[in-house]
Amino acid sequence: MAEEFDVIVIGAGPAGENVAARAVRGGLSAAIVEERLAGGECSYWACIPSKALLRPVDLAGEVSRVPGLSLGPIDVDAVLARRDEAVSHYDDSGQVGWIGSVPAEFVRGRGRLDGERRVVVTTADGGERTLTARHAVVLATGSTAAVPPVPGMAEAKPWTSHEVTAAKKVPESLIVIGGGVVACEMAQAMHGLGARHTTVLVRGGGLLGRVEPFAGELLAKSFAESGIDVRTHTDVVRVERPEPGGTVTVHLSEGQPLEADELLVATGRRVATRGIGLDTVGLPDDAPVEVDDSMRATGVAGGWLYAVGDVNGRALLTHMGKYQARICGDVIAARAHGDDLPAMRDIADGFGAPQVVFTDPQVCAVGRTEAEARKAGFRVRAVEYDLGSVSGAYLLGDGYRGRAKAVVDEDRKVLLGVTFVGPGVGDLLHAATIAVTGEVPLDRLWHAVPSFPTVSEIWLRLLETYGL
Ligand SMILES: Cc1cc2nc3c(=O)[nH]c(=O)nc-3n(C[C@H](O)[C@H](O)[C@H](O)COP(=O)(O)OP(=O)(O)OC[C@H]3O[C@@H](n4cnc5c(N)ncnc54)[C@H](O)[C@@H]3O)c2cc1C
Ligand SMILES: NC(=O)c1ccc[n+]([C@@H]2O[C@H](COP(=O)([O-])OP(=O)(O)OC[C@H]3O[C@@H](n4cnc5c(N)ncnc54)[C@H](O)[C@@H]3O)[C@@H](O)[C@H]2O)c1
Repeated sequence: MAEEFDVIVIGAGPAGENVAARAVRGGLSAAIVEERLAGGECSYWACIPSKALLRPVDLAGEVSRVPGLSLGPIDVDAVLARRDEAVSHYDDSGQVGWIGSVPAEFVRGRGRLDGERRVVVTTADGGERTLTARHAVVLATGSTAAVPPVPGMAEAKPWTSHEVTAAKKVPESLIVIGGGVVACEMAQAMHGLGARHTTVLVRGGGLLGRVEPFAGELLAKSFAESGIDVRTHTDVVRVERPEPGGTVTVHLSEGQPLEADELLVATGRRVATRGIGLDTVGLPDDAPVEVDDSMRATGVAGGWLYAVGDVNGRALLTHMGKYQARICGDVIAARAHGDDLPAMRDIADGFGAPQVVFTDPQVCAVGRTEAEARKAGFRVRAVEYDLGSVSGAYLLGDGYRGRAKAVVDEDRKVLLGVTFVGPGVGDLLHAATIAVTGEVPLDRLWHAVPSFPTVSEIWLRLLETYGL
């Protein structure tokens, strides 16, 4: 017999958990279906372990810039042990307990849609449970690493984000394919923890292709100085690994093949929608679920299906998935009570999601790049400033290197985008997010006085450079 809930969520990552919590807060009952660990990719194989691995490397960089301090070798076993603590030793009982306290029903198993408002869950013992939703089903199944169809690649069983974040030991030599966020963060983490020969193979012209070009350039400079070999305009044509777990050989379109102990593929994500029954409700299988700004799936009649987080392809970031989830849960609850809550819609994704890349230097940005703003038709003026010459940054360490850029809408005199690159700049970003999302006029922003001597004086310098 079918079990009935107001809302059924498939996927207990950060997005799914937050939808359920908000829907319950709005007076509804909810069930969350999860096939692996409650907490999702983010908690066990993405954000949390990657940042735990990066922290000592980051700190070592900080220490190296302050005369009078010195650091001995990093105790890698202790770092890996702390990472294991951070991921709760891959035990989700804490998260399951939290779900129970919401209160929501936790259902362990693989969920799939089975027509309108029906979810069939296959449990570990091969049994099935059928759940029906009075109001809504929410897809929050996230994404998985995409591995390109290069000959020999799949057979070589390379690391993806899953394996590198869960690494039990650091390889002596590592080849990384990709120049995006995962590639940069994990190349630096592994190199800093002992992968002496780390090579990053980038198909395009530089690192971090989606942000202002100077960000990738500064990061590449830092990589080069620390001994990470970045090769741009490099295509991988074939991979060989005759012995499972043995030396891997990567053949390139030009030049000599490369060998390493391990290969990390970090070439983007694919949404996790294959086989989750989208075809039973008239949607294409294995594709992002398109949604409107209330997170309701646009291609399904009756308005009962929603999708939040990576699975809708809007912004593959935990904080954006959680934001979408808060909107979604609140709107579902409101609609169940006959309201539409028009003020509760996703506007943040439209401005350009904030993101911090936790490398050394950190790269963080919100809103549009100058190129994106021009392409969108804004009348733009951009200003840049050398972060290293701000007193607060200079005091943080010798040779502090960084740069900031603000993109201004000349018609409305508001910020369209802000980028900071430099050690420890991640915490500057939220001020920029407020300025961009709040569309704070520059002549008002001028009165937001940054404290001396903090790195946030960069705001004053940018505004002065603009002409205020
Ligand atoms: C290495 C790495 C580092 C990252 N670092 C950051 C960071 O620092 N900051 C940041 O904001 N973002 C980061 N991200 C991105 C972030 O991890 C994702 O945006 C986030 O996890 C998306 O959350 P989600 O809830 O949509 O999906 P997920 O976290 O992927 O969770 C989806 C859940 O659904 C479950 N599921 C899937 N299909 C089914 C099914 N059919 N039935 C039942 N359950 C199912 C999965 O098992 C999983 O638990 C990182 C990503 C990677 C790969
Ligand atoms: N700190 C953070 O916020 C953080 C950290 C890690 C990941 N993430 C998120 O997770 C998502 C996935 O990250 P990612 O780095 O895997 O993806 P990405 O899209 O950021 O980068 C993918 C990279 O792989 C390259 N690429 C794609 N196909 C290729 C191919 N066939 N051969 C060679 N290169 C190829 C791309 O040119 C790009 O450089 C991102 O959207 C990111 O925002 C966020």
